[in-house]
This record gives sequence, C-alpha cells and structure tokens, in this order.
Amino acid sequence: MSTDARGDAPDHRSGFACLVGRPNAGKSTLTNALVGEKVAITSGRPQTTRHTIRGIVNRPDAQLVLVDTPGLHRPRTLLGERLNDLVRETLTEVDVVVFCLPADQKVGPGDRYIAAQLADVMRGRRGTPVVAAVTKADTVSREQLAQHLLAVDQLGDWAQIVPVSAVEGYQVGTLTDVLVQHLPAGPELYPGGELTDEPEAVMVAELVREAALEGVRDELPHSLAVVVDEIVPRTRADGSPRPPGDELLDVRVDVFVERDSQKAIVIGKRGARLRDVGTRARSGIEALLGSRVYLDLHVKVAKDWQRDPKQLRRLGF
Ligand SMILES: Nc1nc2c(ncn2[C@@H]2O[C@H](COP(=O)(O)OP(=O)(O)OP(=O)(O)O)[C@@H](O)[C@H]2O)c(=O)[nH]1
Repeated sequence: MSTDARGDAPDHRSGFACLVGRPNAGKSTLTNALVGEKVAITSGRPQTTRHTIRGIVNRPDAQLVLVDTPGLHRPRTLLGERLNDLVRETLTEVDVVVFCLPADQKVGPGDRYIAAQLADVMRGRRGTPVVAAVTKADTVSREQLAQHLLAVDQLGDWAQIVPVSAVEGYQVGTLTDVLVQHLPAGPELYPGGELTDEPEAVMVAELVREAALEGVRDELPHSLAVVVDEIVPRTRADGSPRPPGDELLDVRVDVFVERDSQKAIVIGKRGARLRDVGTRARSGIEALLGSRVYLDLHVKVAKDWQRDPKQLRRLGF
C-alpha cells in the first residue's frame, strides 16, 4: 500500500497503542506530546478503522498509531457497561497499552480499578503488554517520584515503567522507543500518516452491530459489518438550522452481510426485525450523541467480505 519506500523497509515496525488512565491523568497532553505537532487530524470523513485514532507517531523506523478509548470507568448504566466492553475489546486489539498514572496524585481506587481491568487484558488471549507511564513527573520532587514509581510497580505486572513529563518533554522520546519495541514488524498502516477521524461514528457502528446481532448471533457470528455513512444535523427546508430543542440528527448506516440469506435474517419478515434493530440501536445512539436521532439503516450484501482485504478495508477493519 505504502508509496513511501521507508515504510516497506524490512525492519520497520507498525501497530496500535492505546492510552488509559483515570480522568485528568494527562492522557491527552501525553498523546499530543508523543505525536508532536506535525500530524494534522482531519475529521468529518468516514472513519477507516474500527477505533478512533487520536494521532500517529511517524518515525523512519516505525509508525505508532494511538487510538482512543471512550474512557475506562466503573459502569453505572447499561450504556456504561457496553462502553466498558468496548474498551476491553479495544485494549485486547492494540499491540501495547499505556497506563497513565499522574505523579502528583497517590495511587487510588480509580487506578486500582483500571489496574484490575488491565490484569485481565495482560492475561488475555493476546497477552497485550501494558507500559505504565508516570505522567506529570515535573510536578514532584525526585524523592516523591521515586516513591510513586515504587507504588506503581506494586500495582501490577507492567512491561516497563516510564516517568514522563509531557509539558517539559522529559522522556517522551524514551516512552516512544519503549512502545515501538512492542510493535510487530510491518509497513506503515497509514501511508504518510494520513488519517480520518470520527469519534462518534465508531461507537454508533458498535451500537448498531450489537442490536443487529441480538438473537441471531449463532446464525451470523462474524458475517456482519457496520459502516456509518454519515451523521448530519437535519436542517429546515431552506437549509437553516432547526430551532434549539428541536434538533435532529440524521444518522445513515450501512449494515453489510455476506449473503442474501443473511440479509433476509437481518431484515426479517416484512422488515419487522430491522425496525426492531433500528429502535433498539436508536435509543443507545440518542443517549450517546445527546440528541434526537433519525436512524436510516440499509442492509447490503458484500460477498465474502471477510476474505477480501479490499472489502475489509472499505468496511473499516
Ligand atoms: N505539569 C504538568 N501538567 C500536565 C502534564 N500533563 C498534563 N498536565 C495537566 O494535567 C491536566 C490534565 O491533563 P489531560 O491531558 O487533559 O488529562 P486527560 O487524562 O486527558 O484527562 P481526561 O480527558 O479528563 O481523561 C491538564 O491541566 C494538563 O495541563 C505534565 O506533564 N506536566
């Protein structure tokens, strides 16, 4: 795929990393520091991966793609539980996880909750490594930092522990080196670091997929892919915005199956099942987007999409 010769070099590495940590742990600031200012993230185009990309670290020897998670927190609602499932799924799919722990705050219950979740991820199918990043290292003394590193060490079985300061740029390069070590050999995933980014679309697709599979999981285990075509605010006939309180989002979604028989299953008799799927997915999407939604679902057949890399890419895998 890459037209860039360096991306095809035999010792080039590429893969995904994901930053987790309690609110205010310094994840966004660290992401920006890792990525630097060279990469612009364009938004508004259809997403090309299943997970939201926050930034790409491009080096001659590696491409590290930083993906977002909606936030790991103790679930309080069903949607929260769904989100946490999604988080865990993301965490098992990336090549390395970065657990951010701010140096200026004691290791607390929130960190221990995340550490327990990460223990599962490390023990999981792929044995995803977790690197602990002690963030905001500039805010404490050397002694405090040393103590904090010890506390973090006792919290779990981390692949490495790296103190960093995103603000001062301290050890940001070291952290990148450590993360790159955990990536598999491979060419650039995004040639030249170009990407599209559409946070909500990923979650909307997951909600539709979940609803579409409900009750028919045995019949359609992996033959269903969901692509969000667009999410646009409905305007009035003259193109002006609708009045406050009366906003409506048009959400157009394609559900791809492999065969006509599967299309029939998803749609159901006279479209009854698809209407159900739409109703269920819509309530989740409205909760997620915080707006009334008109959900437009289309079921399409994409033959053998699981075996066709071109189709797979088109479907966001
Ligand atoms: N001194 C110092 N402050 C930092 C550093 N990194 C982040 N901060 C500050 O810590 C606060 C939280 O940082 P964020 O990057 O927004 O944290 P986050 O984990 O993305 O937060 P959520 O979005 O709430 O999950 C901000 O006020 C940052 O300016 C650092 O390396 N040094």
